Amino acid sequence: MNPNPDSLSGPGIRKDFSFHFHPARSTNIIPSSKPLNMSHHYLMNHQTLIRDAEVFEFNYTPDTIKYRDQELRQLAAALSPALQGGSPINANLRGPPGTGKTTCVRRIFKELEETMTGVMTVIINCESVNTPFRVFTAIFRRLFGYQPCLSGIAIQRLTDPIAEELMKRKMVLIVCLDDAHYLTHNDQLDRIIRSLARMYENYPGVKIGIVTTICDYTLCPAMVHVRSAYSVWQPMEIPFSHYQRREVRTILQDRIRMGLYPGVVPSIVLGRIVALTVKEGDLRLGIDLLKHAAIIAETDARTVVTEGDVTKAYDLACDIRQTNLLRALKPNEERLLSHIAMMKRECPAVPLTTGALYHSFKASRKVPYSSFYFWLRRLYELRFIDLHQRTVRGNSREVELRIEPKAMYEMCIS
Ligand SMILES: Nc1ncnc2c1ncn2[C@@H]1O[C@H](COP(=O)(O)OP(=O)(O)OP(=O)(O)O)[C@@H](O)[C@H]1O
Repeated sequence: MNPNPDSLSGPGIRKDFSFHFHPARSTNIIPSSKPLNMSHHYLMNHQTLIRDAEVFEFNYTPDTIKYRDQELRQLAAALSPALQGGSPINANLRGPPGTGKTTCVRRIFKELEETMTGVMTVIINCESVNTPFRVFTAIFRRLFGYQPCLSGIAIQRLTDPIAEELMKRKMVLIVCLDDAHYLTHNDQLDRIIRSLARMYENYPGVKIGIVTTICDYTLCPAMVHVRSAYSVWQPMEIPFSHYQRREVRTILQDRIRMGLYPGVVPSIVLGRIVALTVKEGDLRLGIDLLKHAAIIAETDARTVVTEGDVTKAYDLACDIRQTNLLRALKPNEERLLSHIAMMKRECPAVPLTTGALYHSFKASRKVPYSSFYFWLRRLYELRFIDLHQRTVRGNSREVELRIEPKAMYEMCIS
């Protein structure tokens, strides 16, 4: 909260500096006795439209998580045995990206830690912590407060001390594998869950709960990747769905209220941000657009965001996202993407089925269907393509590029 009452009435002027390097305020009188050091003025001395930048951070957890009451209750119920020192029920939060899965986990974990001394929670971002060894290293570090001075060792050399310490402290451990779909390659998720379960088998008093958040890709249900450990994991499934248009609007309105000064985002501009957010299906985009559009307006010395600012912010967000995602692709995945773009560019009106794509791709390079399918699924997970089931029978799907084929093709070959 900004304690300054003036700040509540409109775009804020930082009060700690009295002069503004700002075209709209060029009439400010600069005292002549002191030479002005302009280097101070770029960052510290300008008008800002942002009241609280924190609320636009991706890991910001709002006090009220709207429209997720049922999911929060389900997760709380699954983990509640930990309040009596018992083993929590495992839970799998499944749904499209940006639908609040991690936010709900953070919220319940915070409440658990604040309420109970005998519960330790750890959230592991599986996009960056993406091997079983790294996952157990992260758990070890959280528990002991320092990095294990071991590398290239059997995982059991980490799980044993973790289990012993939990027993000694009589502590329940709850691990969240956030975005666990990043661990589906080479049965990694299966191995992690098996190792956690084995801790319980080897040290019968140990109590561990596993929460996973998984992006909902109808092609790869979680149990496909947790084949051998599924019987010990058996999570409570908590589905998350896309927010409705009016829900997106309310959530973004709340962010505006907390993060920007009143009047900065007119209703019509918010409508455009909501439309783009609903189209992309990820709340993160809306939050990002609010922040960047405000910065663009601010840089342009305006106190109100325009639709043009939103378009610029959107183009920028798309460019950054695509560049980052392309960088994350492995060579074979990139080749397949470029092949799809080429086929779509050559015959834009012809629906491209997964079967036709496989035959065409296979003609240029020998590749087993399982690998092709894995790469295709990655492209789907990273949202380069959509896969639509057009017929009631059979597994064939229609492949659609989410980006204009010519632009995509050029990006791939550049
Ligand atoms: N109900 C909500 N109310 C307010 N903010 C929300 C809500 N749901 C999500 N958010 C915000 O949207 C952003 C994305 O949410 P979150 O990271 O929880 O999504 P996710 O489903 O875990 O996405 P992914 O699967 O891609 O990791 C966060 O900034 C979060 O604060």
